[in-house]
Amino acid sequence: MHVVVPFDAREPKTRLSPVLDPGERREFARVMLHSVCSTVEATGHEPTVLATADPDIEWPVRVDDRSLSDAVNAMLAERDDPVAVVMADLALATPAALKRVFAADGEVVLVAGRGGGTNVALARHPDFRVDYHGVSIRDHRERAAAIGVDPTLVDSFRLSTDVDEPADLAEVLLHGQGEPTAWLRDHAVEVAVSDGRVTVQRNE
Ligand SMILES: Nc1nc2c(ncn2[C@@H]2O[C@H](COP(=O)(O)OP(=O)(O)OP(=O)(O)O)[C@@H](O)[C@H]2O)c(=O)[nH]1
Ligand SMILES: C[C@H](OP(=O)(O)O)C(=O)O
Repeated sequence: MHVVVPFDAREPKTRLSPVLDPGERREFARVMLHSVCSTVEATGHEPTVLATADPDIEWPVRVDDRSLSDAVNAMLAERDDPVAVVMADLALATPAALKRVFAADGEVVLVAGRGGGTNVALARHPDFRVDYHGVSIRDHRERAAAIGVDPTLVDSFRLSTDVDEPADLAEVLLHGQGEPTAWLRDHAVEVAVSDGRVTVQRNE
């Protein structure tokens, strides 16, 4: 199996702008990328970073500046082995959680992201193609059905929590133990409650 971690370093994590400035967002995105790649490696697979520009990281990199879906689909089209696409913003991912996905039966295995996204997609069927953004989990279920596959949905809090919005940072602070959680603590990002909802604030 080939494990791909898409990464766009150009202007990452814009939705975190209420909490992190552009330089911090770039740094934090890279910390999450490093954490996800280490986690993939701990499952026994070497990740390939599919990046819009070379992120200068210790794992193999494939540079492709096309759209996310086009870049992933090019990879799916050229490989004969199963391909797992693991997003680079899964700050709570653990080897055990990923192993459960990689071991799940089915020609298409999906982990939904909060808000309609697809955080992990494992394609064992040669005709499966991705269509990210929008309600991609629904689109991926429909695409699987269109090629005659009943997709396997893996339910995982750790893998469904992608870091898009400030409230997601609270989940990383509450439930994480890795590099992204340490980075947030070092940068004085703290759990807070606003209008009865858990979110974060800067304590500086
Ligand atoms: N290779 C590649 N990866 C991408 C691209 N766009 C997003 N990604 C990666 O796909 C994953 C999900 O990205 P998003 O959360 O949708 O976007 P983001 O740019 O990280 O964040 P926002 O600016 O807040 O939308 C992350 O791992 C991104 O680094 C792209 O055009 N090419
Ligand atoms: C790439 C996109 O990520 P989101 O913006 O939903 O986190 C998706 O999963 O379709």
